[in-house]
Amino acid sequence: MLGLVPSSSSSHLLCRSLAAARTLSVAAAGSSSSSSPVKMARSALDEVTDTGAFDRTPSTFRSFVFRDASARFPAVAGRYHLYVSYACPWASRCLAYLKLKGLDHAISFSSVKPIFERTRESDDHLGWVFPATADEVPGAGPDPFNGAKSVRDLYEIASTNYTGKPTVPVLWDKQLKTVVNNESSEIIRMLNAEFNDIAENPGLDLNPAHLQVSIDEVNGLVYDAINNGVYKCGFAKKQGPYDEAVTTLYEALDKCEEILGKQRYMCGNQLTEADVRLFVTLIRFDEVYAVHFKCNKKLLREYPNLFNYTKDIYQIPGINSTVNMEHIRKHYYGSHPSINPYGIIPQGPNIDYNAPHDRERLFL
Ligand SMILES: N[C@@H](CCC(=O)N[C@@H](CS)C(=O)NCC(=O)O)C(=O)O
Repeated sequence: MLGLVPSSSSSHLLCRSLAAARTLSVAAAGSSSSSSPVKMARSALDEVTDTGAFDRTPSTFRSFVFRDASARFPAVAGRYHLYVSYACPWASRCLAYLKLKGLDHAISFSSVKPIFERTRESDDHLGWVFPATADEVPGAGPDPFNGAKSVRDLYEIASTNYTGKPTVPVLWDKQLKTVVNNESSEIIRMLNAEFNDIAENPGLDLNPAHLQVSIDEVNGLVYDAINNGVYKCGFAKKQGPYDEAVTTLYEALDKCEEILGKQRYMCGNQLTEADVRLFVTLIRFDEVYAVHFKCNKKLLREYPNLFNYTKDIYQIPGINSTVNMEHIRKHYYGSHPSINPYGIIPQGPNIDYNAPHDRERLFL
């Protein structure tokens, strides 16, 4: 699951051939011949195995943007657009990178509407759609480049007969009119390393070589047990897989709580990729996952270190603009009718993440 993009320019050739090989293999897997009907995954809720456990499908478009001007996708200002949903933790980590690296002037972005809607009149697929006008839903904007009605339309522009799940984030190439990459763990590594010639904060390295092993180790724990773990709790259709996911989730949260009792961030006293990846799940935890995904064994605000850490990261300049709690709450409670049939949004707890935290006092 982890991206494998080394940040040094000497490894670009290796990276590029890996990326090309992956693009070819997934493009082949994603294209269907007209004689073989392919079932389209309608949403994450359809990705549940016969055992009742949630099993996330890997992302499809895996090309890379490189600093090198001769690359197929060169890191040029104004060429790319990031389609996100403010509700989505995977998209939000990309948005956090745009802000932290000072790339939001060079890479445009827009958010879809928070609640899934029908994407076609001809079938019953439910997914991300764009508002018709800029003032229909605060925070969401119409597709500025392709006139797409839905994210599904974008995937079909990029690849006719696309049969996978039309997910956000999407890193879109305006020039070639295609999806460069739809895997957030890879997009953030590109944003960290490849756009430094046009970034306002090129010196910020969230994936420094000396912390690489530690970052990958933390990501390994956090991705499976926490980021994806909350979905495994929420989408489980049987008690056994739910119980297993909850146990794994809380073991990992306890471990993070312990680590954060000794240091300010997950890999030491500097902010890294591992923190951004953990933060996007923590900020949604008490507002949504505790209720909607049944992660209520212990609340985030009952973990002193994790709770203060979440406030600490939220208060880093730029980060609060990536957290739209209105979209987050509307999306989850409103888009999964099999979990919340009436779409009722609970009123609480409305936590103030701007409240003071104790992280500076303890660790600087
Ligand atoms: N592996 C992808 C996962 C992206 C993903 O699953 N996004 C969700 C939103 S949080 C989505 O777009 N789901 C569409 C659906 O369920 O139909 C990444 O990290 O970029």
